[in-house]
Amino acid sequence: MELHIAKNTQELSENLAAWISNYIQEVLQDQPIFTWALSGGSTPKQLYTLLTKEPYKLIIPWERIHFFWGDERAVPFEDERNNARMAYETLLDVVGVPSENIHVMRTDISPEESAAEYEKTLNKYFKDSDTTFDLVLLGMGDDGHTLSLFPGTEVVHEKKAWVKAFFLKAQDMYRITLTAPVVNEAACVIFMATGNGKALTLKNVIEGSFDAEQFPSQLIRPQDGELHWFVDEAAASALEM
Ligand SMILES: O=C1O[C@H](COP(=O)(O)O)[C@@H](O)[C@H](O)[C@H]1O
Repeated sequence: MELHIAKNTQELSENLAAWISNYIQEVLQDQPIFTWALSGGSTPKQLYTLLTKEPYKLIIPWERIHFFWGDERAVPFEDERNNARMAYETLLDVVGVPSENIHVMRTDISPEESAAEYEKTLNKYFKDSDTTFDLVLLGMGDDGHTLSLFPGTEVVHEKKAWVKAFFLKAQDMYRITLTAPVVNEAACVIFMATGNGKALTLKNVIEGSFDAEQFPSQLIRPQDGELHWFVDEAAASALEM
């Protein structure tokens, strides 16, 4: 695991935009397309916006990137809590990614149907390869959740399915999410975490003993891929390392 600490969210987003841009260009020297699972939540908004500006807007070959999502809140696309909507508004529509490259977790059908459909889509892309996504970008909630893997939910125990839907009682909402098994087969996983509110949780996730029931972010341990944490000083403030 590699830890990258920045002063604040702005610096973190700038560092990460440069890192991701280099990584995409490197990977695309050896293969025709790049597959990227996006994170929802508030943390990546600044990063997405930066990627729509120069130099990234020009140097990233957007038409060769295929976009997926790590998780979705089962609310209509028009609802501002919808993770896909946020990525469209801040990134995808702005740089003009072709619609056939974008794979949303649908919320206009039942969550179970949507999860089954997504699993089929992922199978088409990754069934015959050693790894899954080239990049999975993740956030971590103050409670230690990542994707829609929340503390104390059944889905944290999933060992086989790549995509699951379930009702999250605490939020009175269905969620659709990738599971740890498919993310752990990615070539590269990047977590972003910022702010004091995440400091203790981050310490527990990175330095504490393994307790995925309480801190589901600990489930993310790529088998052969890279794992990076991009955090700001506030989030890193409780770490001993
Ligand atoms: O509910 C969610 O939360 C996490 C973390 O969000 P953040 O606002 O603390 O950045 C996010 O990664 C996930 O996609 C989202 O559905």
